[in-house]
Amino acid sequence: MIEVIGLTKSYGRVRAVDDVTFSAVPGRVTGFLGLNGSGKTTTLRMLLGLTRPTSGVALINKAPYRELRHPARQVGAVLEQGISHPGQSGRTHLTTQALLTGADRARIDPLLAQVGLDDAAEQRCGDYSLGMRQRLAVATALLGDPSVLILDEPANGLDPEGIAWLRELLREHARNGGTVLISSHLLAELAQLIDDVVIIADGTVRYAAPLEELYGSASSRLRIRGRDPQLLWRVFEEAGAQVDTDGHALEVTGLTAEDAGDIAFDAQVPIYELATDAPNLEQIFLGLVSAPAPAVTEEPVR
Ligand SMILES: Nc1ncnc2c1ncn2[C@@H]1O[C@H](COP(=O)(O)OP(=O)(O)OP(=O)(O)O)[C@@H](O)[C@H]1O
Repeated sequence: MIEVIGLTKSYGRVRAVDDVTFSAVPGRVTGFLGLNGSGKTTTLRMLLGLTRPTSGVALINKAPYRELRHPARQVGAVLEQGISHPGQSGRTHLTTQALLTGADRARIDPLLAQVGLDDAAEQRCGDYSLGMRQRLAVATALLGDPSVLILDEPANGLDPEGIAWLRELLREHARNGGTVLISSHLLAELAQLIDDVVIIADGTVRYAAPLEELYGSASSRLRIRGRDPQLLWRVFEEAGAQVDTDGHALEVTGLTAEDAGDIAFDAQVPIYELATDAPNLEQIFLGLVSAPAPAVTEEPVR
């Protein structure tokens, strides 16, 4: 279980994270979405005790990271690449980490197989591809068999096969009752993977809910072709819709398909095509992060 409550971090006049509150619960994969510089890494670093909050609390299994008795057994993290020494083999890296964190060394071989590095276990990490380094980082995070997994942009550097593998691994972790928090700057990249979504922009949370509610919240767009496009454009606008065109068809938002059909019928314009576009995830995401923050903080930045 991850709980972030009123978490704030200021760097001089920059409020990197501003009163952020959300939770990630066991049995579900939570996506932490935001554009570059929105405050994701700073939030995750505060969760992991690497950055001290200006105010607020970040709890893992009900305690701040620094108060966890066996941190590696409670939380595993993939924060950045290059954590391994380039001259070490993958196996040596995991052995060193097991010694440092008190993890069971018997887990190393099964873990190497689980992340698909068994054949590369004796290779120098310096010769690993970006995707292989990500796999080693995931294995390192899993060493202590933690219930909570925190991954900062783990899909970077993974090819489609690697992303499918990561999806299955994280879903399995959640199915077994684990908590997963995974960050990305691409919603589409996480769409097949996450149950809940937290969207952050300029350091503040803009949206936190199950992913399916995000789909439901998007007003879908209609694509309409009819005999008299100019007249249709006018009657749709008069009904309060926003109308645009791609050169072939009208693109109408703010009306249901039923309303649009009725309006065209009343205007006596035959319709040749009426289709509902599925909401585009990336458009929904960009719409949310580019909207102004819901509440403006007037107090001076400390
Ligand atoms: N140590 C620091 N000193 C000063 N400013 C910082 C520091 N760390 C982060 N920031 C600023 O805080 C803001 C949030 O940065 P952060 O790295 O948390 O964003 P992010 O969402 O993880 O972005 P990215 O996807 O690019 O990693 C940015 O404006 C960044 O410049």
